[in-house]
Amino acid sequence: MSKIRVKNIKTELLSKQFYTLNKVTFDYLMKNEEWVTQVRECYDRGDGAGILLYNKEKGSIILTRQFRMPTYINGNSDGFLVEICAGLLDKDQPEACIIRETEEEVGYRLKSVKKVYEAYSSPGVMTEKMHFFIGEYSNNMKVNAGGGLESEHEDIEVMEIPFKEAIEMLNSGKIEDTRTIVLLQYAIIHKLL
Ligand SMILES: Nc1nc2c(ncn2[C@@H]2O[C@H](COP(=O)(O)OP(=O)(O)O[C@H]3O[C@H](CO)[C@@H](O)[C@H](O)[C@@H]3O)[C@@H](O)[C@H]2O)c(=O)[nH]1
Ligand SMILES: [Mg+2]
Repeated sequence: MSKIRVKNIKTELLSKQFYTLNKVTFDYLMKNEEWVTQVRECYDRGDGAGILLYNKEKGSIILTRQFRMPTYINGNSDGFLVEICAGLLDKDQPEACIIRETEEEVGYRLKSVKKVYEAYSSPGVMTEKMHFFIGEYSNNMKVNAGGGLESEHEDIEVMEIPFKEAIEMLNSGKIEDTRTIVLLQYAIIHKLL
């Protein structure tokens, strides 16, 4: 284990509305052995899970398309983003979360999933660790139309598309969500389809 280079951590709550924003002040030991005081704002939404759903026989995958306000205010012309099925853990274990999200968002009840990566989403600013999964779906696992929770005004379009088309979208820059890029590249590297 490497040497601990941080001490005197103080946390000040800046905002606690839907999620939590803290201002964290701490002493940090620079590589030149000098202690300095640093401040970092840290946004805490808990951890998340996402999944690439694929069907080998059909050569297809399932993605979602939904409006994302933060992208709309940062250059995404209509605000819609193509993404893997994903959600926040909400106190669930990652595997239970992604099975629940898959049923809510795209309407398939999975029996099993495979964890492939764990990674921090945006390590300079967010606490969130993302749990990445892959999972095989088939027509007989379909239990509802998907679309997300009406109670939360989720409005998710389910996209079942050929894997080839997804790769074309990836290569032409039409997929702009990092998590989705990560799992599509996993599928290519591991020749999943
Ligand atoms: N009222 C309110 N609702 C919010 C707010 N922020 C999010 N929500 C609602 O909270 C729900 C969260 O849905 P999930 O499916 O659990 O999460 P997600 O938004 O899809 O998040 C996934 O993608 C994120 C990246 O885009 C990931 O950061 C996250 O870990 C997860 O994978 C959605 O209904 C969303 O509309 C807010 O500030 N106010
Ligand atoms: Mg979601």
